[in-house]
Amino acid sequence: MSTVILEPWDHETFVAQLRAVGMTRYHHLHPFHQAMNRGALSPEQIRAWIVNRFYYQQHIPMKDAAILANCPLPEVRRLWLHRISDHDGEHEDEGGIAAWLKLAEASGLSREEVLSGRHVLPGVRFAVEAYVTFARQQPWPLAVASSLTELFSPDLMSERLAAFERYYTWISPEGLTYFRARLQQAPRDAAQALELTVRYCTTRQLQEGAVQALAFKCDVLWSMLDALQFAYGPLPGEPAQTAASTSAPTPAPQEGRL
Ligand SMILES: O=C(O)c1cc(C(=O)O)c2c(n1)C(=O)C(=O)c1cc(C(=O)O)[nH]c1-2
Repeated sequence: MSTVILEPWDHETFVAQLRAVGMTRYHHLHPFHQAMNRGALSPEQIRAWIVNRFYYQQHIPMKDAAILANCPLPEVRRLWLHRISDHDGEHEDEGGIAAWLKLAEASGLSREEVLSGRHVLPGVRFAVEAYVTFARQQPWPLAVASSLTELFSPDLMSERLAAFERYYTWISPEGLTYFRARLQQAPRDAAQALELTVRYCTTRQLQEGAVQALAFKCDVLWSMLDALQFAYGPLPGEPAQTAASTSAPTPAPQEGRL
């Protein structure tokens, strides 16, 4: 039996394959985000999203440190390194994680309850940890490719910013600093990650691996919203479950729920 070695895709085809994943699987298509952006979420649902997303934010620098740890190339590490201080800041109370905490406080959550992690849903915990594990265990160019969801985040982020300013005015504008900063950082990070993915995924196997890595990351983000929707739904416009539609008894509220 002979193994067929496929030719690598040319640059254009490879980038088109990556972009196609985002068009169909990125979390801007999730009903929870769509309800958020049309102003339909309650304060409780917004707070649940913020406190659960904080768990993701906390783990991003750990994911980036795993990429650095696995990468033997100083020129790549030099490019990637700033991602850690973007989130952790150079000093206390600076950087993305501190900004996300300010968003949480502006939404009425206490710093203590956010940092305690007690509202983090099991599905969110598993999804986020899967992302860190992926970066630890996969070849670093594939872990870099998995960050390419950020190619698609600026559009969602500007839509979200407009939605928060228009519909969720009970959150003070200073709370939105995180989103404004990401509008600058995400396009730069995505361009850098795309450049590295194209440069180092040179075989067809690595290219296909990069497309799968990006699909996996879309699943991470999607699963987080599934968990939120299940715990805090129904969303407006979604049929509420009635006693007649389910034979299961109403579950007791989960411990840690907001
Ligand atoms: O709010 C969002 O929709 C969103 C999405 C993503 C993303 O697409 O991965 C990131 C972020 N935000 C974000 O704030 C962030 O810092 C970030 C880092 C990464 C990454 O994979 O390295 N993605 C994202």
